[in-house]
Amino acid sequence: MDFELSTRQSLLLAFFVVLVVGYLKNPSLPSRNRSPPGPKGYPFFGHVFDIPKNHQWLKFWEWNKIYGDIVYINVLGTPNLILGSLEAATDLLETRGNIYSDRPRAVMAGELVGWDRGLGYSPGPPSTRFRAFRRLFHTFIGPRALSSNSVKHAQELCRLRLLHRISKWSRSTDKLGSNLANIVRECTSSFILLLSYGYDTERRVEREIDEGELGIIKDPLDLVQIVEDAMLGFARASEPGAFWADNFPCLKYIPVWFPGASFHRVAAQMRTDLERLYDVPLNYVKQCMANGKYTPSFVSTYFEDMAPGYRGDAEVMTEAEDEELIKAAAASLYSGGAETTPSSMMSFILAMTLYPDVQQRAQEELDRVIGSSDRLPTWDDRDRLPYLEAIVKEVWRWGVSVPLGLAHVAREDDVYRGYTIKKGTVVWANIWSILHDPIMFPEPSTFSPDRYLGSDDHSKLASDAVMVAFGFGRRICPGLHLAESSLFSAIAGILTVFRIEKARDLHSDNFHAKFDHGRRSRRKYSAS
Ligand code: HEM
Repeated sequence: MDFELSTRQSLLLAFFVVLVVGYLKNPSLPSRNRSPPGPKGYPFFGHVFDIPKNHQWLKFWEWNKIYGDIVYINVLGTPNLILGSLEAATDLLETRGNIYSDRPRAVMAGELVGWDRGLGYSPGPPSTRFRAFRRLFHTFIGPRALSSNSVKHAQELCRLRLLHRISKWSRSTDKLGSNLANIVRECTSSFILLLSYGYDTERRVEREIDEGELGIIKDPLDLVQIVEDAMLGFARASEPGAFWADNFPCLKYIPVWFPGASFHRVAAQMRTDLERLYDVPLNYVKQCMANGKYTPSFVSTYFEDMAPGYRGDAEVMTEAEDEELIKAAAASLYSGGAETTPSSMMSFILAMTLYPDVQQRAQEELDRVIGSSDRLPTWDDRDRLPYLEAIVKEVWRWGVSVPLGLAHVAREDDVYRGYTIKKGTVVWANIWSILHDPIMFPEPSTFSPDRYLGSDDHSKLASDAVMVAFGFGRRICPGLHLAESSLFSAIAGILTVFRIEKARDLHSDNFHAKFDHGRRSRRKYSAS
């Protein structure tokens, strides 16, 4: 037999060998342009009509169950990935954090309203501004800062006011749940205002008219309202799909008089609200500092110790840049904390009405630790309150307050599990579905703090996994420690003073939470 090959045959064989060797070295090669699986979409519009207006994470979860833990969808031509497992989210957003640490373009909330001046919409590292923001957050609300007396004092004051207002609410006849939610929101705003600017929304003064009598000046600058207005704009402008300009950025350039350009007027009003949030409290601190009478806060500390010339890196900043940075950092505290912490508090209250046995165990633990003393337990007691700490974890999981996190975006092309992820792909971690994974969290819809308390490996894994509630990698929530200590101390205070029960509303068939003062009723906890 003659085995001699022609030149053409030899070339073909060589090409085939190169392909096989190449594949063995890098199995993703032949699938270079293969996208992850996903539902079939419409031409041009993609899946835009399949995404519901509310509870998008439930639809994404359904897709994850059908197509796997990485699902590809297309929203008006922009590729989107939905990550439905801890493994996929960690691999992409943490391990490959250098590729996935930017945010997608946000035309309405970011560019037209101006929230891109803050941290949430800023590009990720190596941006100097991003690093300066993260460093500021670490300095002011990192784990060390939280043990400072000024933060502890602000937290304690706001907790006592919260307890006082809940107590008043529970004695009133109008017990609408929405009013309770408002109380919780206002107390959170007041706390952030006190920390950021040293501005007390309920300042005690000697009233001039009634000599010597103690009076309270309530929010003279109307800052709570200023925060509320700006945050309303933030929530509306960042709602996915609410404004076409987000999907078609060129719309940003059409003039305001053009038919259909009313979003420009909406954006202008939101921008005015945002500027008031930036300027009014900052001017207040500057004026108080000039008079030499002020409560130490992030802004005053920044001006005293760090500005002028706070260095993001080696770069010296001008006075105007300094001011802009601290204004934007303080405003980012609201955009991050104003909705999330109250939502966790409300989830906790709901859980206590539904799971009285959990509440009773927590109260027994609290009674053992504080005994007959009049003090309220604090964050410093947490080592002796493991059940309470487990309740906090379970609140993060059961009542997920940011179910889809904040979107990340791919800065460059990437290949993962043989799939191509194109530069510009928007990546969503479905935090809700990760925290409802029945293998990691058996019976996921049950509120069960016990799942973290075993001495086995699984309980430890569950304890770690729950922290995905705060996001991933270099964009992980910088308010995590503040949120943890605030929720812990609020829960400890509420459970020390009240018993929460389910009660039927007098005027409807609805249920509401009832706060019973029976516990420790003879004790007095006062705010000063
Ligand atoms: C229940 C409490 C909270 C939860 C569950 C929560 C959750 C999150 C999540 C999921 C992200 C997105 C992370 C990512 O992109 O991967 C985030 C970002 C952020 N959070 Fe929180 N957060 C909470 C409280 C707070 C508080 C109290 C503050 C500030 C006072 C805060 C400030 C921020 C900021 C500024 C960002 C943007 C970070 C960046 O883009 O680099 N958060 N948070």
